[in-house]
Amino acid sequence: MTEHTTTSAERDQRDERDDVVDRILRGSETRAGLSVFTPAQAIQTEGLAPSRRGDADDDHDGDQFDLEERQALRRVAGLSTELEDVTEVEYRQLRLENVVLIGVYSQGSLQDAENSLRELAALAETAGAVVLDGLLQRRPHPDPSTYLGSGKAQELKSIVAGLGADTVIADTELAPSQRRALEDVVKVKVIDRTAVILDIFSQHAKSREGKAQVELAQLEYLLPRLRGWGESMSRQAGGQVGGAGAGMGSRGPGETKIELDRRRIHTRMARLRKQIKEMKPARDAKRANRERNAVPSVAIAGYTNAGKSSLLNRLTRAGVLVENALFATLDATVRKSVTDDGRPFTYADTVGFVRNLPHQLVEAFRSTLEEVEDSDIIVHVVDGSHPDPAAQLATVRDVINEVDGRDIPEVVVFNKSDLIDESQRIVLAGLVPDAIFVSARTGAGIDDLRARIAELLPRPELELELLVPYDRGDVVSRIHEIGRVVDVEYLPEGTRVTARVYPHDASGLREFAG
Ligand SMILES: Nc1nc2c(ncn2[C@@H]2O[C@H](COP(=O)(O)OP(=O)(O)OP(=O)(O)O)[C@@H](O)[C@H]2O)c(=O)[nH]1
Ligand SMILES: [Mg+2]
Repeated sequence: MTEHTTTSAERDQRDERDDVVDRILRGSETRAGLSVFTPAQAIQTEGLAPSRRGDADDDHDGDQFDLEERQALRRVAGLSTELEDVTEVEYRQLRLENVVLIGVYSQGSLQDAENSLRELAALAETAGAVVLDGLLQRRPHPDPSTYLGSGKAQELKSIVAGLGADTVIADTELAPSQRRALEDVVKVKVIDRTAVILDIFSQHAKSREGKAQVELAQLEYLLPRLRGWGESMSRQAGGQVGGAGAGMGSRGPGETKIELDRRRIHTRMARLRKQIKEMKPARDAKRANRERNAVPSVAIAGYTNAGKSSLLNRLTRAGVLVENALFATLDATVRKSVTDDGRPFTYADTVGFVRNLPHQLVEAFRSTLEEVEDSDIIVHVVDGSHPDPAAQLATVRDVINEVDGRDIPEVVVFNKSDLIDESQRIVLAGLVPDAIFVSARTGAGIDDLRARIAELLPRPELELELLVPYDRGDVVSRIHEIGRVVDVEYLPEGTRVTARVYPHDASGLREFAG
């Protein structure tokens, strides 16, 4: 499209192609999603590197502010990412967005706000961004028009310009008007925590249902923000949102275009809802199957990045994706296992929990938690090295109660014990006295955990003596699968099997009673 005389039809076509709505509607195939970030990059294994600019050499707050003022807008140390060498710098500049995080906290909630901002930093890095700085303002409530107060918004503007950031991320969900107003002040793209989580979810969802749920959530989020997207895209000289040229044809989209987009989104959402409804029977059938076999199940639940998948790997030596990224696991994984005394059961890995889960995503999230609802035991994994394990515990327990998991026996596991010292251990043990300390990394405590699980699992209680003809090898292997074989004897007329099984499995074996 090099000619100047582009026909309006051609321009419309191009608009269609570069349009954010289109990209999301196509999202399930391309994973473009909201694409606030480029695809996730390697996350630093050491977590967040120390701040390049600590509080001490912070020259932005300078002499012009009194102490009170300085504390009102404070930097959160340890948030920025240290770039390791020149090649890495170039690589990142090419592919990543540079972000500044902002949050608002009220009197007395500073610690909580800092932890929340740290989590936002981890989320942003998981989505593929580089976190340059984090700022918190103390005020009773976020400003209704610009989130930060107007003076602080101006300061943010100069910080963003000074650091060369191209995106600001707010730690709470912004109203569409707040986002626009703040963008007008700071002159770079402003997004919120919800957009980041949606982006990560869209990069990671694997199953058809998971993808459909995430796309639905994205569209729901996008709908009231339509106009804003057009504006911010046309303002971006580099066209970072939509790729090269996105701003040209789409500047100030007319009312008709927005109406059109809205209608297309509504149509698509209706289709997705229908699809999701249709997928439910398949999921229920799968679950019913499991229930019929009635192999007891252990759900591994917990906060995101607590080490659930690593623990599952350790417990079963299964190859489950482990990543130092939030939400590495978005679809439930089920693995078979067996207790030391031969009782079969399954482990289910689950999606990580996170605070302030966008309400659009609660449904998507819950559909993966049915594993938890149906389980016989919940292994609740907590990152013992996290700054606020009590908050993680509470968030996870709240949701478990909501999805009807409250009567299921819970084993609290403090993971990453290789990273905690004796005094931390004492604090954690005070929090949950019968918790088990493990390290999925070193294997410490894993045997204790296995023993506790074996103890809590229901025991097959009926002992059967069966005589299975030699041409029914399938029955013998089924007995091994559903129960515990006590004795096997090979007789001329067939295999004599003595086994303990669950009562509801006994009826299917009656014809072999010997
Ligand atoms: N030091 C240490 N690191 C661990 C341990 N267990 C897990 N990790 C690390 O913690 C990070 C997260 O582990 P995952 O197993 O992916 O965590 P998860 O809970 O499944 O996370 P999501 O699926 O993203 O919710 C990875 O970098 C692991 O290597 C441990 O016992 N010690
Ligand atoms: Mg995982």
